[in-house]
Amino acid sequence: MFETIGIIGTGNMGRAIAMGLVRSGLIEGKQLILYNIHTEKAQRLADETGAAVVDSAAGLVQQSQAVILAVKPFIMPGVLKDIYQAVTPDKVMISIAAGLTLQRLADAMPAGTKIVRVMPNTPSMVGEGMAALCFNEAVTDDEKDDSVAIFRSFGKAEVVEERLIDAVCGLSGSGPAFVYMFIEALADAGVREGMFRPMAYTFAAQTVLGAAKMVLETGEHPGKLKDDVCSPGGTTIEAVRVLEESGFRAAAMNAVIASAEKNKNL
Ligand SMILES: NC(=O)C1=CN([C@@H]2O[C@H](COP(=O)(O)OP(=O)(O)OC[C@H]3O[C@@H](n4cnc5c(N)ncnc54)[C@H](O)[C@@H]3O)[C@@H](O)[C@H]2O)C=CC1
Ligand SMILES: O=C(O)[C@@H]1CCC=N1
Repeated sequence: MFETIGIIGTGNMGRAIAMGLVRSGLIEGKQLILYNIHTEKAQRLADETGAAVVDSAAGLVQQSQAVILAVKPFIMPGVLKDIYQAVTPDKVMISIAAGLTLQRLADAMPAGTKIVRVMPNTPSMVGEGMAALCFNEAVTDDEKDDSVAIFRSFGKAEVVEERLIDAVCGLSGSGPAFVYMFIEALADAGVREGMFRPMAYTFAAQTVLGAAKMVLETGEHPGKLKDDVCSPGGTTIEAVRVLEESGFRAAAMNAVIASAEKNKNL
């Protein structure tokens, strides 16, 4: 495993990765280095993880074997400019920015830089992330394994062809937001039917968790699992009719496609 991992940008995703990495035990807090333009944000995360904080992005790169670039896509050009001199051929540069292709990243870094492009998601924070990775030609097999291991330490991670990163962005990158909306809507209905809020969120979230586990652990087709819930002439099939009439499946598909399309054109 990389001996030192630096994270530039400690917002939602940088934080999720730092917490996930240290909680999993893959690396110790002292192997982690953080930089944020707002030092107090990095410091708060360092207090939680045992990481070190540095006061410049270039300084972070100098001290790190692998660097996770976790700033917003529009901030990335400025950061890449600041760290250009510090990026040497031995470092592995891991970008999680939406929309930034391996080619665009390579154009902003010295020739021959090892680059990894990843699309992770925020449930990494609780050890249930889903990430996809792709690499440029400079990354060695060992470095690929270490990069995958980072993202597997707090969830599932797969190596994909770069062309699939847009689909991954739509499905698992943005997907948690759709699922939270679904949970909120389920809970609102529970409240409408008389439940108290905390109870409604627990019932909604545990239902989503349980259904997801059924898909992953039984290996059954989701349609078969849905059929198993629908008793003939029963309550669920009545509700399924309502969802179909409301265009539920098309709405879910269109949401994933809209995010994927945006990722192609960021
Ligand atoms: N939020 C999500 O669910 C996902 C985000 N991503 C990608 O992760 C990246 C980060 O997204 P978020 O964590 O959501 O954003 P965020 O805004 O929560 O975090 C970015 C952090 O970078 C800091 N920052 C701003 N300028 C900086 C600079 N020049 N140097 C160092 N730090 C700086 C900000 O203070 C902030 O704490 C983006 O490129 C996004 O496309 C990828 C997958 C999922
Ligand atoms: O909304 C975004 O642009 C980022 C990428 C995937 C999830 N959040």
